Amino acid sequence: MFRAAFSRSTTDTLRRQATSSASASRSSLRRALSTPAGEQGAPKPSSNAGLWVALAATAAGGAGYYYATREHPSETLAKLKAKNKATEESPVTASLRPLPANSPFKVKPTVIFVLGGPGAGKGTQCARLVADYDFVHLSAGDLLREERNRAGSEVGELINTYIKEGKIVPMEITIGLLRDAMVRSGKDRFLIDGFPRKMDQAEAFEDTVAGADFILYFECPEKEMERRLLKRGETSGRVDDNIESIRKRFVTFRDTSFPVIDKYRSLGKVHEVSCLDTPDKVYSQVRAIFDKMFAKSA
Ligand SMILES: Nc1ncnc2c1ncn2[C@@H]1O[C@H](COP(=O)(O)OP(=O)(O)OP(=O)(O)O)[C@@H](O)[C@H]1O
Ligand SMILES: O=c1ccn([C@@H]2O[C@H](COP(=O)(O)O)[C@@H](O)[C@H]2O)c(=O)[nH]1
Repeated sequence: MFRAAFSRSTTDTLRRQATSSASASRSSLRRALSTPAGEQGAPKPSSNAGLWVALAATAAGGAGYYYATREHPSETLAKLKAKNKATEESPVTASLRPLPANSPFKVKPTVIFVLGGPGAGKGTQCARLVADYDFVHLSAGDLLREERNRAGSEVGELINTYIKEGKIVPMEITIGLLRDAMVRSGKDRFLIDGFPRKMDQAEAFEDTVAGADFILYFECPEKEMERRLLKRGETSGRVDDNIESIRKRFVTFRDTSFPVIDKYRSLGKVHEVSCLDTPDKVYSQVRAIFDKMFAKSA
């Protein structure tokens, strides 16, 4: 199973990676990842709460407890409904599932990973979801571009090189940016767009921030994604919306990112939507999924 395959402590991995880095700003990201949430302006989780979560998880049998709670969201919803008459107005936050002890959240936030190949239409669909449901949309790519453009960023050049080459930026940078943005938002329902792109990122995020409730996967043939990206490249100004970078991004997606979707699929956590239609028609598939799980905010 997912977690069993990744039993090492990701926090330790993050710390090791950050420690071995000569970059000062990587060190500051390391500090950000290990700084207690309260010091980052986040709702400070009571250390007792973290302790109780950890103890509960241990007492309930560690991995067994985890597996028991890693269920399809509709099962979770059914249980919640039966237990306390929750309706679709209640998000499918898996309050049954433990938060990592060092999570910046007191209560598990709703986290949906929005995945799909480059140019599949993730951002387009997320914008619509934000308008209709009460979610914060965080695109990992946007956050990386923002950091790249930030005056004084010491990882700006590094990020730009990775993006141009279609490669995956070291995860301590991306997770640090995501975690900070989640905390800063002050909200608890997130669409995490374009992340995780690698298995170890998925593990690290779930171990240091929060578990994913489900994965919304946009399936699109490469030919169509290439067409969309080249068209977007006419006006986007993105350094990677050119044929050379696009092909490299496809290779990274096929070889490194797709296995993440497969892994979550094997856990029954993937909702797949075909992107080969107009944005409106794609969105009606997406809404069918969200309407089952979340109430409309309006
Ligand atoms: N269903 C669709 N049909 C045609 N064009 C679309 C569709 N959805 C999105 N597009 C267009 O395709 C381009 C890529 O869409 P979008 O930026 O949403 O993709 P993305 O998956 O977020 O891309 P990236 O992986 O690069 O972040 C945009 O120009 C968008 O307007
Ligand atoms: O988690 C992530 C997300 C993105 N990247 C890098 O950014 C580019 C562009 O991402 P988009 O999702 O298309 O905006 C991507 O090709 C990667 O180089 C990343 O490293 N990690």
